[in-house]
Amino acid sequence: MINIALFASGAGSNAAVIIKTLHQYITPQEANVAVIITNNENAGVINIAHANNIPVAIINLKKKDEAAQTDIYQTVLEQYNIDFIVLAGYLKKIPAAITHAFPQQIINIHPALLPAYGGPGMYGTKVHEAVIAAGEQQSGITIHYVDEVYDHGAIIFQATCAVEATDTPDSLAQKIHQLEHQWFTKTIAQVLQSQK
Ligand SMILES: Nc1nc2c(c(=O)[nH]1)N[C@@H](CN(C=O)c1ccc(C(=O)N[C@@H](CCC(=O)O)C(=O)O)cc1)CN2
Ligand SMILES: NCC(=O)N[C@@H]1O[C@H](COP(=O)([O-])[O-])[C@@H](O)[C@H]1O
Repeated sequence: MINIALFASGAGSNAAVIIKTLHQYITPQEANVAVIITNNENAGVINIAHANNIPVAIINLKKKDEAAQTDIYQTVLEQYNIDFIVLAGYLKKIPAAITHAFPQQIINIHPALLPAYGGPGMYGTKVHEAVIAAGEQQSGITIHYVDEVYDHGAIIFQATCAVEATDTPDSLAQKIHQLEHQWFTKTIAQVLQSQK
């Protein structure tokens, strides 16, 4: 059975949908969400974990160098015997030692059409603000494998939405969330089944 760790730093709407719908695509005997891991003690995703009786690990990365952060990740991933990692709105860089230890076993969702609008500083509403400021007529989501560089790993899936002249960062975020909630779980299951 594949033990999945969901990483999130904020509200956790993607985590909630994954927890709710994963077993429409893959059986509990094949894969399960074993733990929700967050760097933010105030993250809304903690309440989602509690509501679904899923263990929560709050990791403190503040003022720690990469080696110390790597130890923290390794310890929690070993504690829950994790085989596969899903980044669902996680705002910290996964250290290279961890990405190398989990080849093609870490995936991320990004709220734009990579390679555009990715990299350091490109997260949350900042992405939508940049897309609108650039006058883009479409945006979308990218699900990709995670390597040691932000938003650089091989692209697995993309879906698009229109950006209207009347769109604000909030209205665009809503469109993006709808795409994420429609496609992320299905894509996770397809990746897991492709690796059997
Ligand atoms: N090794 C990797 N780690 C992570 C990746 C990745 O591709 N490789 N993806 C990110 C998710 N992400 C975009 O999809 C992303 C998240 C956060 C940032 C960012 O600039 N973060 C800030 C800190 C923000 C904060 O603490 O509030 C920063 O690093 O200065 C960029 C992209 C998850 N991890
Ligand atoms: N670059 C990373 C990034 O911006 N990720 C984005 O954070 C949001 C988390 O929402 P959620 O907490 O409601 O799932 C999602 O839109 C996700 O694509």
